[in-house]
Amino acid sequence: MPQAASAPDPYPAPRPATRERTGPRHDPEDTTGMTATPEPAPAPGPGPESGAGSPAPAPCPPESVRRVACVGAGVIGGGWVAHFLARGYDVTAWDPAPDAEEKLRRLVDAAWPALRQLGLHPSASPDRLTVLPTLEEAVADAEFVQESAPEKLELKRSLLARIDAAAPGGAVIASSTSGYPMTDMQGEAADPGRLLVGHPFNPPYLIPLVEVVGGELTRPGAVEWASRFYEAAGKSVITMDKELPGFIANRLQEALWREALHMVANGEATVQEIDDSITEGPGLRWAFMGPCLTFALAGGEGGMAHMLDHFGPSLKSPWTRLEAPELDASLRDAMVEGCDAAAAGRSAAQLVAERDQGVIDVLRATGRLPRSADGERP
Ligand SMILES: NC(=O)C1=CN([C@@H]2O[C@H](COP(=O)(O)OP(=O)(O)OC[C@H]3O[C@@H](n4cnc5c(N)ncnc54)[C@H](O)[C@@H]3O)[C@@H](O)[C@H]2O)C=CC1
Ligand SMILES: C[N+](C)(C)CC(=O)CC(=O)[O-]
Repeated sequence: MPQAASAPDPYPAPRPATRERTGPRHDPEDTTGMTATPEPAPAPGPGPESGAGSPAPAPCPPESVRRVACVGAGVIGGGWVAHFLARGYDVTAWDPAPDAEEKLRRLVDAAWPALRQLGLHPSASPDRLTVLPTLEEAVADAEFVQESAPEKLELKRSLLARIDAAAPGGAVIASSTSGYPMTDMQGEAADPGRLLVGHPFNPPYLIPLVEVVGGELTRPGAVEWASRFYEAAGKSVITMDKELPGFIANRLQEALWREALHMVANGEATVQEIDDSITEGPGLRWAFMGPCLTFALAGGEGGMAHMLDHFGPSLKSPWTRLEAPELDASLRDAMVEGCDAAAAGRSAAQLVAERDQGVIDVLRATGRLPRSADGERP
């Protein structure tokens, strides 16, 4: 990742990124991962110059963060709020929708039973959430900001510049974007060096993965800082050193999704068949073993080498159509009707509860639940 022009880097020296599946590391003595209250951040000292030429304070250590701001509080912003609250952070939020606070608190309440099963931080409470009337108030004291506004490039560009103008100089600012490279979003900010992507998975309070990647103007230390922060906040982090639209997981998901849409558009498979083909098939393996290693086993004792020699030539057969199908009204209706049929009368709230319990069951079955405060698995 190229470093920002000549701006010095006020962030800690990089250390190798790790995959973290346990609780927060607020307290080094904490063997459970859930017992410590986040330490107050040290007052930011004078720092090196920011991209704009004004002094940029150094951020607090990522493990010391206690105040997080969430901008945009829909499906994903709300999910982030629930996650950070469950981890004992103080969370401020802003969303311009008139009913945003009511919806957000409803989302947090609906998520809380699942979060309790995962094991709450001793300081965790929905009461640590403050919804503020302006963006500027929401980010004013933040040590980290997570932006989760609608996926519109121009909106993100100006919103990130606004957040950058209002947030304390040491705060790192992450976007939840599903696919835009940060290079395309950071240009209007006065200090683009602290802007990066932190791409979550729905719901962010249950799915561990966050993909972290900076843009051309992002300071490498900010990427390293964010990776450490997410790990301390209990996430499993993949830190990418190259920008790639859609990052890693969405490129994979979109390939599958594109084929699903082709099959529905051509009347080749129903929505139900497509979903069953994954949940009753490869999806069971993918929860604990990725597609590459899974396919290596398809080669028997010959492993991936035999698998490629055996099945490789078939990759040239027209299995993949590459181009996305036209998302016209009839395909849209077929997908919507198929999903309604698959839901079989279950409401969105019922499906969310089912999904949350399913993810917890998978995490439990594969030994990936964080430890609770008493050190026992919940
Ligand atoms: N829905 C998903 O499964 C995932 C979405 N994402 C990303 O998360 C971001 C948010 O997506 P969702 O939560 O799904 O959308 P959403 O539509 O559920 O929520 C967006 C929220 O942003 C608010 N908003 C509108 N204008 C705004 C502005 N100018 N500033 C701040 N907030 C504003 C809306 O009132 C709404 O509450 C997008 O960038 C999306 O690509 C990432 C991973 C998964
Ligand atoms: C549908 N989506 C592209 C917004 C999904 C994601 O970005 C990640 C997820 O939760 O699967």
